[in-house]
Amino acid sequence: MSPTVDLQPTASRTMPNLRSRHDQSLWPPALDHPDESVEEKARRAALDHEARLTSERIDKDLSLEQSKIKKNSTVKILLLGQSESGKSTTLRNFQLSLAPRAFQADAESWRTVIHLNLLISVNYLLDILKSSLRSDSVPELLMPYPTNSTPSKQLIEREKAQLRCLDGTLGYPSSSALGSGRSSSSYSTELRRLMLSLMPLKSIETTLRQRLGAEQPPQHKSGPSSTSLAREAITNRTRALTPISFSAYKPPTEPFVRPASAQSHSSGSSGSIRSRVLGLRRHSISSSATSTTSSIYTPAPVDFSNAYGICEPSSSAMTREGRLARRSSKLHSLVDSFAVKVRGSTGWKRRARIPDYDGNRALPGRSADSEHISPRSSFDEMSEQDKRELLAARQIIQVFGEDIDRLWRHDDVQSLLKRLDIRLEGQSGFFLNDIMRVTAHDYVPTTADILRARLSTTGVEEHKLVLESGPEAGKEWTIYDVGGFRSQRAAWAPFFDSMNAIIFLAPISSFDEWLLEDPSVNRLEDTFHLWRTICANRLLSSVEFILFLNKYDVLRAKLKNGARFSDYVVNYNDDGGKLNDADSISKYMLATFNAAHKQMSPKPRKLRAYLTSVIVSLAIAFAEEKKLKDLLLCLQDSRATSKVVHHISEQVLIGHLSGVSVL
Ligand SMILES: Nc1nc2c(ncn2[C@@H]2O[C@H](COP(=O)(O)OP(=O)(O)OP(=O)(O)O)[C@@H](O)[C@H]2O)c(=O)[nH]1
Ligand SMILES: [Mg+2]
Repeated sequence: MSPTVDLQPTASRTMPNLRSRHDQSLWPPALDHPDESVEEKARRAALDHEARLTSERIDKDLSLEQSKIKKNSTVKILLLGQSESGKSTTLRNFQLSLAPRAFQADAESWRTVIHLNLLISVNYLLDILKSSLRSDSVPELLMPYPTNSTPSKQLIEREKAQLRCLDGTLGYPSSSALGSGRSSSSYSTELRRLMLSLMPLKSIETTLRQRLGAEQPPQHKSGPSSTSLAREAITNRTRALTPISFSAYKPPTEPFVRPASAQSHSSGSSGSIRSRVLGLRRHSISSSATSTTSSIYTPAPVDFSNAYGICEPSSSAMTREGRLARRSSKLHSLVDSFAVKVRGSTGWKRRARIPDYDGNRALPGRSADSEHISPRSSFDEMSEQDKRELLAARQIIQVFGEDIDRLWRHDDVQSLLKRLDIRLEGQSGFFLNDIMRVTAHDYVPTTADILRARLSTTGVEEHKLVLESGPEAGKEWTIYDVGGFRSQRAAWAPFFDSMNAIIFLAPISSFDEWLLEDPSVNRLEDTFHLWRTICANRLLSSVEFILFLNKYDVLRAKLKNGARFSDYVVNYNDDGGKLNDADSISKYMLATFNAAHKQMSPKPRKLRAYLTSVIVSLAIAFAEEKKLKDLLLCLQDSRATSKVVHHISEQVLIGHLSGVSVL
């Protein structure tokens, strides 16, 4: 029996004509058919031809179908993590890598954010200085403008000139609330002049917040002013420095984070903080983490925002409990003053840019590219009044640049901050060391500036990226960036469906920081529980998981400044052979997060982990744990982040395409 070509569709086909072990017939079939008649040969050729045509038609249909699927399907990535973990910064890294022209086109809008970040720091400094005075009357008496209006440039100039004439003649109350500090009357004439001169910056901050559609800080809403909050922080400092004695210590059962103390106090705020650290809070978190699979944390009633840099006091007399109490009161007092909460969907980028404006030069015309990136219609939506207001604010900031710089560098300011243990350099959106550059007339934010700028995300933002190069150019990616505060986490779950990948940001430097929403909870502990909860979620069981152990640069800086990881993380014992260095700690964190992923995942799933410092464009991949040391050397490679982003993009794309049967 000679084998025949089987043209039946696969479904109706019985068995292919494979030769069985006992089949003696020839296989593969001979190409020549010597016994064939001419008619048979023609019939066979016709059949072959028809078969070829059918096969080609099927191939064509398939490829059309595939390209249709490819075109219509969009890659979806969800960024998750606690607040300040670096989600929005990672999003900016993706934009920079995949759609660089669109990223650059937004630089002009980021200038407004960076100016606002700067003003928040300056106004905070001014509040701190004012709060170190005993009198309540000084700030309001000298406030030259109502807070809800923008002073014109001429007004500011006139006011500055007047203040210069007054230089040294205005008296201040004579003593400091700190007791140990200098009296305010001993503030130099220069400092007093600067304090007066810079007061209009409060109203400029208000203007920029309005432009961005950001929430106003507490002093503009009901509630305490930032001045009174700053004063409260100073008073709290004195209170918290009182040592609290305790003796017993009970190690926690959770893998992470040593509690402040195990000794219970019968009353008082520090006692309640301690009991929550040891029991209630910890349990409510861990039980929700293990038992809930489809939903995450119940929103907490309190929503605080941005942290500000506080360094640990050097005083050995101060207990951990005292430091915790102090830190919590400070954070609660001042956190809202630093917040810039903007909803991405409200079009802040459009409102934050001046039409036809590039580094303070009106553009004569736009290139085809920029026209493509930012259509003129979106520029023109800004009213003349809005343009003038934003332009005036920029000019005023520029005029004040030198004075801001002098204030920041002033010895009295630096020593006051030191006395209060406030380290603004650690604050997100810190630009005080770049004042002259960022306030310059022709300032255009650099990539590094944009990555360092701070805007707190509210709700869930959807960002569409159109790939600008590579084989997938023109393809659209959707990246979802979420607000990381506890009160916002309930909004994440509806987005768990239909994601191609989750990127989870775990800030490994947060081992000595506490949640703003609940100062009794360590931030690393919160991240770890959040990670376990996300890993356990069944909706995400088939989604590609990518872990960024982020803020490696901050971890290194903290350890260099003397922080001890094992003081906070129970299972990490540096006396028992584990070193207090960033490499060893990173390895430990990787192993811990890896183990939690394995343990909590509903079904086995691959995990890609990266050690990152997304702010400084540094990132490396944990290819293999044992190669960590070599990989760490790569940290100096500033192109590493884009490499990681590209690597992830490729992997996500491959996963996505195979998911839609294209590969
Ligand atoms: N030094 C350093 N700073 C970082 C790093 N990643 C993020 N930051 C900074 O940390 C701040 C917070 O980062 P975001 O990306 O806004 O944090 P987020 O997770 O989006 O925070 P929410 O929007 O509040 O949920 C920003 O000022 C960043 O510039 C990092 O790796 N190193
Ligand atoms: Mg964000």
